[in-house]
Formats: sequence, C-alpha cells, structure tokens
Amino acid sequence: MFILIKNARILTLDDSCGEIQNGYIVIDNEFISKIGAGTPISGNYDKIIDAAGSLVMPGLSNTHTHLGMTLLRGYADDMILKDWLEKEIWPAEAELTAEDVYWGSLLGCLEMIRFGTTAFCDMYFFMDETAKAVEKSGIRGCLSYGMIELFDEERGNAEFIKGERLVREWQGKANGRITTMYGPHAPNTCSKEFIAKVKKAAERDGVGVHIHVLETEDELNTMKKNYGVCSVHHLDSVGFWDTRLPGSDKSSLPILAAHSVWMSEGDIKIFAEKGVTVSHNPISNMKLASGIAPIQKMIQAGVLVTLGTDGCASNNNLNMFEEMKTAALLQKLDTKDPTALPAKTVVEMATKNGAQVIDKKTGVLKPGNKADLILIDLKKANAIPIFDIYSHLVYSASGSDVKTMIVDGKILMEDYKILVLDEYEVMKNAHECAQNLVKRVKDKNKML
Ligand SMILES: C[C@H]1O[C@@H](n2cnc3c(O)ncnc32)[C@H](O)[C@@H]1O
Ligand SMILES: [Zn+2]
Repeated sequence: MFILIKNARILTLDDSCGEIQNGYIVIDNEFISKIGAGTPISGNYDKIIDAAGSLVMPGLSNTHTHLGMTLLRGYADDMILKDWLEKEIWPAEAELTAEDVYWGSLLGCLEMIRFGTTAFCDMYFFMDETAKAVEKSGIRGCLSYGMIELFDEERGNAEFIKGERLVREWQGKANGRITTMYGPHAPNTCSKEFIAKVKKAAERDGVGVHIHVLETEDELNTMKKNYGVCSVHHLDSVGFWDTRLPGSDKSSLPILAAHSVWMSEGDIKIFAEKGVTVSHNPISNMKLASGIAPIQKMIQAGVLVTLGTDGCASNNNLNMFEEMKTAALLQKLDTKDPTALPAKTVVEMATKNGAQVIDKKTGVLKPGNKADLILIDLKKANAIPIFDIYSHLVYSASGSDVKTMIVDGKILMEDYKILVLDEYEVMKNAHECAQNLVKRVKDKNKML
C-alpha cells in the first residue's frame, strides 16, 4: 500500500525534527518514505488519510504484559501479590486451555489497538496462541514463554524446552512483527543455575530476555535471607545482566527487567552499566501495593526506562494513557518534586524507549522507519486548548481519543472502526472462555 497522510499535526519524537504543525507523511508498504511540512508532491496513492484535527505520533509500546490473562480481568482484586499469585492466579491458570489464551490474547490485541498501543512485550503460557493473535490482529509483539522452574530440575528442563521452541518457531514471523525473548519468570521462582542456562541460550539464539525483578519487598527479603544478596546482585553473579551477542556491546540484546521496584543505588548502577532496560508498571505496583520504583533516580543514572501495564488481573486494563499519567504523578508525589518525570520524558518512555527493546526501527517517525503510528483526535473537549502537546498526551488525553492506527504500513483501525478483527466475535468468544474457565476453577475447588 502507498498511503498519504495529509493536513496532520505531527509529533515525530525525532530529536532532529520534533513537531510539525501542518504536514504530511508518505508510507510505502511497511516503511515511512517521506515526512514534511505543508502539502506533499502528488503521487499515485492507494489511500489518502486527511488528518486535519488529529495528531499523528508513533504508536505506544507496552513493554510488560501477560496477554492471556486478559480473561482474568477483575478475577482476584485487592490482594497482596504472593497470595494473589499462589492462591488465586496460578490455580486459575492451571485450568487455562490453548483456546482460552487465543481469545484472551486477541481480546488484549483489540484493547491495545483501541487504546493506541502498536507494540508489546509479553510473557505467558500457550504462546503459540498469542503469536497467532498477533499475526491476525496486525500489531507487533515481542513474545516470551514464562518459564517457572520452581527450583525443580525436571520441571525446569520441560519449561526450558517450551521457551526454546517459541524462539525457534516464531522469531521474525509475520514480516518481522513477531519477535521473541526468553522469559525466566523471576529470581525467586527460578534457580541461579536455570537462569545461567537461559542466558547462554539467549546469546546462542540472538534474542533478549524478559524477567520480573524486585517487584516486592517480600522478594527482596527472601533473596537476602536465602542468598545474602538482592535479586539484582544474585543474577549479576552469573553474568545474567551481561547477556549479549558474543563479541558485541551491551546493547546487542535487550534485557528487560519488569517492575524493578526495590532497587538500591548499587542495583541502579549495575542496570546503568550493563544496559538493562526497565519496564515500569506503576498501576500494577500501586494495585498490588508492591511499592514505588525509583524511576527518577534510574533515569538520572542513565537506565533506559519504558512503560508497561502488566497483566489485566493486576491493572485491570491495557490502557497506556492511564499508565503515562500515573507514572508522572507517582514520581512527583514520591519525590515531593513536581518537576520529576515531566510529560515529555513520559511520552518518550511510552514510545521511543519501548521501541528500543521491541523493534529499533519503530518509536520515532522518520523516513526509513517502519510505519507504526496512531492518529489522536484533537477535536474533543479535553483537547481544547493545547499549549503543549506532551502535556495533553500525558495529563488530558485518553485511550479513547485514538481514532486511527497503522502498523507495518497496514491500517488496523480507521476513524474508530477496527478493520482487522470482528470485534463482536472476539468479545463474545473471550467472554465465553472467561466464564467457562472460572466455572472449571470453581468445580475443581469443590472437588478438593
Ligand atoms: C507468566 C506468569 O507471571 C505471572 N504474573 C502475572 N503478573 C505478575 C506479577 O506482577 N508478578 C509476578 N508474576 C506475575 C502470571 O500470572 C504467569 O503465571
Ligand atoms: Zn508481570
């Protein structure tokens, strides 16, 4: 497809270009071929989008999700993380089927399209199903199988095989929209030996790693009690944070650390030195009362920080606009400094920073980059006046202001109409799967 977007206000996120008040973008198949001010040269376009009254910007990147968990939205609220996982979520997940994860993932993709997220990093089970949902929905996904070894070698071997198979079968599929990582669940659910094995496999296969780290004080205390050091230092002792392609620099493979709440100054220094990327999930951290990640300190130390929602059972949605606003407000409150985490920094976290771990040719609108972008409706009461576009996006705009989405040069939603999925079918099937899943869990509990 040869697409022209005209009459647009454009936020490129490209430092050398910035904002264009009235301009155009030309998309040639999956790539942006031209961006400029004013009116474009005429061309033989397959499609012309008149973006008058809209802002065109890079799509949002959600760097920590568990998409299959969309079916467990609101299933177990208001609990502490350990009980929530062990008493409610894991027993429910034991009843999940491949079909559940397919429809749950597709529902998640639908919600992300509606709310402007063009790319995400996921860690879950039955990941072939999530990959199929990504293939079908047209968005971009970096997928990992969540390996929970539980310090059991036999279980670890079986988990590792599933993680490895996902990487081998799906890396680069769907025209590169699907990428993969290894997903060891967390330092308190996987042994050091297992994590060292994962590091080697990631380097061998040339993919990154996605892990939960220092999410709760309980994790910090358990690690200190069992190993004498925190999770970051524990994994540092097996070189996990140095996962990289042999002979290349620290940025060669993405190392994605979700949460990173209970970080010491020393932990932050390790992340900065080793090039670890943090996925900050403020809403999940607030809902589970896990704590407040020292994001301001991490950024000052040079850590690349991105944003994620976490799964729908701890958020309870996939709305990155809510995540952006919460991230900004929470750092201000925590540091008692209203200048902490300004709006521009938050928008960068949700776009170009996230793109660094998913696809480096996205996250910034410039020629040669992939055409992953969204149109935000500015003809809305909450968009008048706009003195600063970053302020609007973080403090006033909402996910429902996203009217059009293009990923890899393909239009997924236009003027609020989803073009790639039968929205009703997805919602109906996901709803049925959720009801049946909960019934199976209840029946099983009755038998116990
Ligand atoms: C992949 C597994 O991870 C589980 N999970 C979901 N949210 C969290 C969280 O906040 N911390 C740790 N683990 C989490 C998910 O239920 C799967 O079992
Ligand atoms: Zn998580």
